[in-house]
Amino acid sequence: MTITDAAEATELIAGARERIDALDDRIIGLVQERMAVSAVVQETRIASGGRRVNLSRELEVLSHYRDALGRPGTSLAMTLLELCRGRI
Ligand SMILES: C=C(O[C@@H]1C=C(C(=O)O)C=C[C@H]1O)C(=O)O
Repeated sequence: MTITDAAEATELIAGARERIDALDDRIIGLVQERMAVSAVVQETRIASGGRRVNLSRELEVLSHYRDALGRPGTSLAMTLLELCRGRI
C-alpha cells in the first residue's frame, strides 16, 4: 500500500464509520419506537385481565429474526424482547 492508498483508506474508513454511526442512531430510534409500541400492547392486555408476556407470539418474533438473520438473529430478537418487556 502506497502513502496515497493509505490516505485514501483512512478517508474511506472515516466516511463509512460516519454512515455506520448514522445507521446506529436510526436503529436505536427504531428500537425505542418498538419498545413504545410493545408497551401499548402489554398495558392493554394487562388492563383487560391478561398477562404481560405472550410466549406463542414471542416464538413468532424469534422465528422472524432467525429466518432473516440466522442463529444470531435469535439472540438479537431475545435482546429486543428483553428491552421491550423486561426479564422473565
Ligand atoms: C407486544 C406484545 O407483548 C409482549 C411483547 C412482545 C414483543 O415486544 O414483541 C411479544 C410478546 C409479548 O410477550 C405482544 O403480545 O404482541
